[in-house]
Amino acid sequence: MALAAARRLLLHAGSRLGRREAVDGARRFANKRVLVETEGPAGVAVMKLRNPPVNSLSLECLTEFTISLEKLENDKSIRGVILTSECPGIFSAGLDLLEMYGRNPAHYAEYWKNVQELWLRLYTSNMILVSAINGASPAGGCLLALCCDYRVMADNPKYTIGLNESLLGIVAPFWFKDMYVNTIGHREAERALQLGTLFSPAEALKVGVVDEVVPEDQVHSKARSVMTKWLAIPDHSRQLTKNMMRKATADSLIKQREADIQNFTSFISKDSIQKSLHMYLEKLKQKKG
Ligand SMILES: CCCCC/C=C/C(=O)SCCNC(=O)CCNC(=O)[C@H](O)C(C)(C)COP(=O)(O)OP(=O)(O)OC[C@H]1O[C@@H](n2cnc3c(N)ncnc32)[C@H](O)[C@@H]1OP(=O)(O)O
Repeated sequence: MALAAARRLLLHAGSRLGRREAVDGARRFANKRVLVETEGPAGVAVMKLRNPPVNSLSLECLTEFTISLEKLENDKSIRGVILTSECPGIFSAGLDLLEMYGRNPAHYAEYWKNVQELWLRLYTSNMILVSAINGASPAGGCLLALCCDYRVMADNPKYTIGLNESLLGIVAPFWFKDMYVNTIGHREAERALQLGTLFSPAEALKVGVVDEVVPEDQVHSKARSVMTKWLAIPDHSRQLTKNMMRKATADSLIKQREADIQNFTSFISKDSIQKSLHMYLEKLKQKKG
């Protein structure tokens, strides 16, 4: 209920959290955790995640992200979105572990519903989505990138990308897996999912997790030039083709959303899984020294 109210509030431009401004002819609207600017090639918005320190996809961040996408989808002048991050060195650390640890089943269900919602909206978007991956992109971060039509990654060996869930003692759900298989093929996905592989940019390019690796200072210009190329294709034929390629994967979740929420909730509530997450969070803390 509270989230629905927040959603209504945010959808109104000019509300306390969602504001629309005119800056040097470019339009922008900003929530606390997502900034959207329409600059560069006509009809293109740049969406920047800004949920420091690591752009984890908290419930609030997911909600703001979904609402921002919804706004762009409803704006007929927008044909493409470049998805990137404002947090230095991090594209997104993925789902917020603190939303999946030490909470109650109702919270897990609410959280998962919002993860599904964002994924469905991103994956089935009619807009051209290009990700400018300017930092680490594990698990849910990789998921965001995989939803895009084209992925450009910064050539920095410190940045890694992949579905690493198994390293955390958790299991990527079937729709994460399906999208991985669609992108890199069954054999590579099977290996990478079991091992929880986090690929360097060069490895990610080789296996097909990303489409292009460029020097870090060229990620945004490359994403823009890719977008220009995609914008040259008539929208109707590109959209119908995208729908044809992605519909079966999206439908398999749509058909069983409730069951998927139940699965997630009972899985994540298990003592053994909570223990694994606890250990992983401790490891992250210890890493800091
Ligand atoms: C059925 C279940 C299916 C569920 C599917 C799950 C999908 C997911 O996305 S699970 C999340 C997987 N994510 C990760 O494994 C990433 C973990 N994080 C990292 O590896 C690193 O933090 C980093 C590479 C993203 C960034 O490293 P660095 O710049 O060195 O920053 P720190 O590690 O010091 O982190 C700062 C701060 O942020 C906290 N944090 C990191 N990741 C997350 C996260 N995903 N959720 C929540 N919080 C996270 C980290 O613990 C630090 O917190 P403090 O110690 O309180 O400062």
